[in-house]
Parts: sequence; structure tokens; C-alpha cells
Amino acid sequence: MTTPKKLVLIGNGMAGVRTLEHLLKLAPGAYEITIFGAEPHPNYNRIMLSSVLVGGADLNEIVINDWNWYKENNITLHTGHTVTKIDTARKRVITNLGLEADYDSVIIATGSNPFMLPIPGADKTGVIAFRDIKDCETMIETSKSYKKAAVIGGGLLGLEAARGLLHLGMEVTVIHKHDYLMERQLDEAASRMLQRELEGQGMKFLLNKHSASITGRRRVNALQFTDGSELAADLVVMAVGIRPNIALAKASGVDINLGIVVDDYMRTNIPDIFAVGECVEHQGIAYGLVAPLYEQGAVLAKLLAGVETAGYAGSVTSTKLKVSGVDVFSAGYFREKPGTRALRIQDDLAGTYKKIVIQDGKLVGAVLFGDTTDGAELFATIKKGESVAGKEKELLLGISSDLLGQSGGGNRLESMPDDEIVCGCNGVSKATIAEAIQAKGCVTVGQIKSCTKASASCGGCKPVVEGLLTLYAGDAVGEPVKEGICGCTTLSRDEIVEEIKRMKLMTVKEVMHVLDWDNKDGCSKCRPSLNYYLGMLYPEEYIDENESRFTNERYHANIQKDGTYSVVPRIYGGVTSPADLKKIAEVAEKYDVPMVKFTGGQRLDLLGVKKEDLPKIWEDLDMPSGHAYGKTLRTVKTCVGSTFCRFGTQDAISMGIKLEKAFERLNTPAKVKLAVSGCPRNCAEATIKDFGVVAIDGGWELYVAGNGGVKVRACDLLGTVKTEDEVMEWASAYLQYYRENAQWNERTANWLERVGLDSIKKALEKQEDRLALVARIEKTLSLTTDPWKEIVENDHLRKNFEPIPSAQAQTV
Ligand SMILES: Cc1cc2nc3c(=O)[nH]c(=O)nc-3n(C[C@H](O)[C@H](O)[C@H](O)COP(=O)(O)OP(=O)(O)OC[C@H]3O[C@@H](n4cnc5c(N)ncnc54)[C@H](O)[C@@H]3O)c2cc1C
Ligand SMILES: NC(=O)c1ccc[n+]([C@@H]2O[C@H](COP(=O)([O-])OP(=O)(O)OC[C@H]3O[C@@H](n4cnc5c(N)ncnc54)[C@H](O)[C@@H]3O)[C@@H](O)[C@H]2O)c1
Ligand code: SF4
Ligand code: FES
Repeated sequence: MTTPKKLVLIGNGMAGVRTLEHLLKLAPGAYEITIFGAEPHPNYNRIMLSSVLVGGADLNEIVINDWNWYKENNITLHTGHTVTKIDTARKRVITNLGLEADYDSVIIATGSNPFMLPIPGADKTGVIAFRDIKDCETMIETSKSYKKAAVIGGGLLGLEAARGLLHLGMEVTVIHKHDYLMERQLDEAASRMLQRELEGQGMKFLLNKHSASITGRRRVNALQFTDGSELAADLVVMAVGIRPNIALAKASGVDINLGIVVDDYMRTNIPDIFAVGECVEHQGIAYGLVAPLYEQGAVLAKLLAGVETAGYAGSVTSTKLKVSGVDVFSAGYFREKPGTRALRIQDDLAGTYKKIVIQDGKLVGAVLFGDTTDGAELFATIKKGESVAGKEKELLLGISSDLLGQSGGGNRLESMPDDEIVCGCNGVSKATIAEAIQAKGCVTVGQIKSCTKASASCGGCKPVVEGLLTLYAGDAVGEPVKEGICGCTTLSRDEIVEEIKRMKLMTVKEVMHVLDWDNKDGCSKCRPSLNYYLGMLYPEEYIDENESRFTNERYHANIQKDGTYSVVPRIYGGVTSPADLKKIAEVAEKYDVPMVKFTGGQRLDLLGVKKEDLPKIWEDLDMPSGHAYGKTLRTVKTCVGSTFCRFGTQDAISMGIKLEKAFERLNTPAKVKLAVSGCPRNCAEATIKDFGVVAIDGGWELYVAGNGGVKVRACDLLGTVKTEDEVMEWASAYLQYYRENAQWNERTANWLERVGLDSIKKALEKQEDRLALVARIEKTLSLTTDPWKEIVENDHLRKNFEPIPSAQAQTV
């Protein structure tokens, strides 16, 4: 038996220990391993520090290898020791505390140091980085006694720190030197959308700002900028990038440049000294994300185990911001340059943006905002490097689902190699996930997460994990895969509503806590849906959580492409008056409204309004909100009907106004549009509305679940009635039944297709059932108020519309 060689690992972090995990599998017993780690902890998942800050995990949960792991693998671990020198002549390492250890081979995995701006006052108490457990603990402690936090750096780390500090109850301002956030990962359009979303969560921003000094006696009390302005701050977190930690390598004669220079096998210039992780520079690049570091570790482990391997060839990277409620994804070379072509889709209403960049017929980069489900597929396509010529639009529209095996291109997941890493953050391979499903019986993403940690960090791999679940659980196990309303829970809409009723849960937080949400803060899908369900179930007791709503609903106006808003006052049934038209014209002139436009719903839209002008405009207009922005009743379109039209059989205008006055301000699962036509010629297009009314001789036909949007759907006939009162009764009952049974964000057309017309007819056929529904909708309607009026009359609410200080608007 050969004596094991002595292997010393310097740095007990993610990349180094990951390399050893591989090595232990490939060549158990081949090495006598000693690890030196400067931190006092066992190896932990640094990525998850962001989750710790927002209460999504505690420090014990982020440990990757606990103390026992080292014992079980006969590894000698020295924590709290910083190696200060590698004596390459005597093949020995020496620590700051005087400990020495001989080696045959040594791996340097010292990671990075956070870059601290060298400005006066940077050494004051309360000025920290965000890199390790200690920083995380300092933030949590500080938030208990102090209020104002400043985060310098609007990159991934700065924004995740800022989100954490907000969660801890601090007021947070992010100071960024560029004019838009995350410029290293996003283009300007996506970045502006991100900023708006984060502002909605309460984050403040100072862009184009350069920090000059930090003031305070011992502790920081303010941050001063080069333009002379300042910001009060009790805590300053610097998140302005990282620098490879090369001090030890330099002191030991190892070649360094930006980082420790290595070849494709992670060898340095000195025999038997290897390096891996963030401290390394490979082909001129130092990586700052775990996926490439794990790839490096796999190559090095094979080399040390004597297993043949191709060298490390560099990595294409992708990132996902880990801020709940905000989906941002970026991969590859997303900037346009000569020789590239970019395709984009931007939907300001849905708050989504997608851009792909093509070079030489191949996909080379992508940016996604608002909906990142295509991220995994786009990233896989970038990595494959195959031609996508002719399929660019399919890629852009997200209908080329080769990766998940949903299109004719064959199932890429089936042919994916077993050892391919699916979850870059946690280094989980396809084989590990397959084993979790097939051998350990996992049938939900949540279970796979608990079992393997795949999708536990940034969540970017979730679509692939879901695809594998369908592949293995669907085919091999045959068990139904139960999915929750979003990634935070496995509970369906109906289960959640049942539990809320059964346990009398009264707030969004309570629901998430009691029903054991995976992500304690929820996300942009579950928070607004819970807010809706609670409001629907408890119209009297529940206090609407404004922060759970989307930007448009929070500001009671539609945000436009350029960040301005649109104002649509209510114009019942499309009928206005000279007085109202005059008011609208005067307001448009007074506030320099760039455009006044008739909408498709027969109203007037004032476009290009500045946020700070909104309350003043509403005050001057003195008209109710048209709710053109929310998941509520939008418009009731009418034709002129029997009042003026020679074909009209009924008074469509007064019927429409009656309906609009009854249901204005009603919260619904998704937006609801109504129309009334005075005869079957149907000039108001009532048969493509959520609820349409068409006059016939001696009565009215009632139509439901139509849609004139992306997917046009003609209504189904619900029934025929004789009187206006009956129209009101059926409309009320139908809308309330929809409110009580549809999923949040489900339009009536989709709802009806899901549950079937017959089930709806059955639920409404008995008058006693209809009247019970009518009573419930009337209760809800009796409690609604006009949001514009409420804001106009409340100074505190008006403050939310004041401009956010920017580089142009100085002192804070
Ligand atoms: C808050 C946060 C969130 C992040 N989120 C993501 C994410 O979502 N996705 C992603 O891909 N990446 C993320 N990262 C980056 C990721 O954590 C790093 O890329 C990764 O941890 C680097 O691994 P490493 O082993 O090279 O360095 P580290 O994990 O930093 O390990 C190096 C270790 O070596 C120790 N050490 C240094 N010098 C010595 C010495 N001389 N002697 C002994 N020990 C020494 C250090 O104390 C440290 O413990 C995040 C980073 C942070 C801070
Ligand atoms: N979700 C994730 O993937 C994730 C999360 C956190 C951290 N990380 C990684 O951790 C590392 C550190 O993150 P980071 O965000 O600090 O690095 P970064 O280099 O990506 O971003 C730093 C940001 O700070 C800004 N900046 C630089 N100097 C500034 C100054 N003087 N004033 C104001 N702004 C300034 C830069 O413009 C840049 O946008 C990176 O490698 C990052 O990839 C990744
Ligand atoms: S729908 Fe009939 S009543 Fe209404 S405008 Fe058209 S033709 Fe006239
Ligand atoms: S890739 Fe980030 S959690 Fe899987």
C-alpha cells in the first residue's frame, strides 16, 4: 500500500473544499489532507448570506460541510489560521499563529477580498463590506439600534445587501457611480425597470454619485460626495467589487497578475502548487461566480486523482439577482457591438423585458427582466454555441423549448450528460437530481431542493430542475407532480384559500409563515395573489397591503416606457360633458401633458405625466379614478343604443353607466372589461368582453369570458334576461363567482376554459345562490373608496409621490 501524499488546502471556502469533495470521490485515501481556513467556521455557502439577511435561511442552514464531515473524511482542519507563507524550498506552509505543515502538493484557494474605497473615514465603525458571516452579523446587529443605511455600489452584491437591510427595517439608499444599476450585467432598459421595481420595494437611489469621504466621530454619521452633497448614514456597506486575494501567492513567489496565474489544469508556475477559485486568473479572466470555480475544481480534482481530463477552457457565465419579487437574469455578452444583432421585447404593462444578442448566427448573450423562465434555456443555447440562424425570433418569443423537450427538437434533457452541472450555485449535477427523483422519491422542486440543494440559491436552474422532474417523475415514477402557485410553496390556489379560511389567517406574512413558505419573503407572484385572496375573503377586516401590489397599482396610474405615468379619469359608459372635457384640457395645459389620447375603452388618457404631478392632477381634475392600471373593473364600453340609433332596441348607454357605477373600484383576480350593445349589430363589441350585454327585442343576452387581447376569444352565451335589474343581478353574481373561484391573474377567458361553462352556469342557475353572491359583492363594493381622492386628501400618502433625490436633485 502506498503512503498517502500530503495535500494542504489554503482557504476553507467554496471552491477549495468543492475540489476536495471531487478528489475524495475520485481517489479516496490517496491524500492526507490538511485545510487552513482564516474564518472560524466550517465551509459554508457564501451565496446564501443574502438569504440569511432576508430571513430566508439561518446561519446553520448555510453550512455546506459541517465539522463532522472533516472528521469522517480524515481531514485535519485548522480554522482561524491565516497562512502567511508557503516555503516552496522546504515544501511547508506557515500560518499567522505559527503553525506549520508540510506538503507534497498545495492548493491555494484564498478567494477574493472585497474592495474597500480608500476614502477618508473608511476605517470608521459602521463601515463594512458584505463578504462573510461576520459582515452579515454586523448588519443584523446594527439594524437593531440604527435606522439609516447607505450601500455603495449598485451591482449584484450591493442590491442584495440593500434588500437585506430593508428587510431588517433600515432605510436604505444605494449609491452608484454609473447612471444605471448593474451596468455589468444589464442594459439600460432592463436596469431602469429594475430600479423602478426596487423603488417600489422602498429602496432609494443616488445615481452618478461619487463618494468622497465618510464623516463621524468614531462611528460613521454621514457619507459625503464629490459634488458637495451628503447623506446621513449610520451604516455604510461597500459593495464596489472584489479583488483576487493574492497576498500569500505574491509573498511566496507564485506568479501573479490580476490573480494567481494558472494554466488549463490550474497549475501555477511553481511545481506542486495549484490554485483554484476567485483568487485565480485563467486566460486573463478572474471569475466572481461559483459555477466557473466549480468547473475549475472538477478539473483540478481529476488532475490530482490521476484521472485523464480535458483542461479548463474558461466559462460563459450567467447571473440572477437574488432579490425576492424581482426576476433579473443576464448571461454571456449582452452588449451590442459591431458584428452583433440584438432582438428585444419590452412589455411595460406586464413589467417584462427580454433581449437576445446574436453574433455570427449564434446566441452570445441575453438579458431578462420580470420573467426569467427562459433563462436556463437561453444559457444552455449560449453554452452549446450552435447556430440559431432562422430561429432567432422563436428564441426571443420563448417558443423554442428544445431544452425542456417540449418541441420537435428532441429532448435535450434526456441527452444531457449525467455529470453536467444543472445548478451552478450549488454544483448539483443532472445525475444527483435524477437520483433524488428516482431513488429518493422526490416529486416536487421543493423536495429536490431539500434533498440536493439544487435551486436553493439564485433559483436560475429551477426550469431545468422542473424539466428533469417531468422527465423522471413523469415517465419513470408516474407520480403526479404537484406545483404550487409559485416557487415559494407547493400549495395550490384552492389549498391556500381553504387554509386561510380554516385557520383564519389574516395577513400575507401570516399566510407565508403558517403555510411554511420556502421563501419567507414571498415573491412577485405570491405576494399580490395572497393580498388579493385575503381581500376577497375578508372585505371588512383585511387591510390591503399596498407593498404587495405592482407599481401601477401602488401609484394608481400606468407607468410608461420612459418612467412617466398615464392618467385616465373615469368616464362612465364613455359619456362625458363639456365641463369635464374643459377640466381635462385645462389640466393637460397646466401640467404640460405631452399627449391626450382617446383609449379603446372610450375614455381620455393623459400620457407622459411626472410621478410628482399625479396627486396635483387628480386634485385639479376632481374626477374618480378610471382604474386603467389595476386588476379591477376597467371600462364599460357602450354604443349609443336606442337613445340615438335607429336600430337600437334598448338603452345601451344607461345600462352601461349603471353597470360601471355599480362595479367601479371592484378588485378582481385580473382586469375585467364590460360592454353593452343596443342591438345584435353589436357596435360595442360586447361579445369579446369579460361580461358583455347585447340588447335583443324585449330583453338582453348575457355573454361571458371573451377576450380581445393577444388571444382573441369570443364570449359564450350565459343566458337571456328581460329586465335591466336582471342584467344587474346576473352580472353581480357572475363577477362575484369569478372573484371567489378564479386564480389571481387569471382572466375570465382562461378561467372559463379551465372550469367549463357548465360548472359556472350550474353555480348561478338558482336564484338563491345568485342572491347570496350579489349580497357578498355588494358588501365588498360598499367598502371601496376612490384611491385618487384618498391620496389627494392625505398628506402622508401624497409624500410617496415626491421625487426621489437623484444626482440632479441634491441634498438628502
Ligand atoms: C453575499 C454574497 C452573495 C453571492 N451570491 C452569489 C450568487 O448568487 N451566485 C454566485 O455564483 N456567486 C455568488 N457570490 C460569489 C461567491 O460566493 C464566490 O464566487 C465564491 O464564494 C468564491 O469561492 P472561493 O472559494 O474562491 O472563495 P471564498 O468562498 O471566499 O473562500 C476563500 C476562503 O479562504 C480564506 N482565506 C483567504 N486567505 C487565506 C489564507 N491566507 N489562509 C487561510 N485562509 C484564507 C477566506 O477567509 C475564505 O474563507 C456571492 C458572494 C457574496 C459575498
Ligand atoms: N446573485 C449573484 O450572482 C451575486 C450576488 C452577490 C455577489 N455576487 C458576486 O460577488 C462579487 C462582488 O459583487 P459586487 O456587486 O461587489 O461586484 P461588481 O464588480 O459586480 O459590482 C460592483 C458595482 O459597484 C459599482 N461601483 C464601483 N465603484 C463604485 C463607487 N466608487 N461608488 C459607487 N458604485 C461603485 C460598479 O459600477 C459596479 O456596478 C461579484 O463577483 C459578483 O458577481 C454575485
Ligand atoms: S349596436 Fe345597434 S344600437 Fe348600438 S349603435 Fe350599433 S346598430 Fe346602433
Ligand atoms: S443555479 Fe443558482 S440555485 Fe441553481
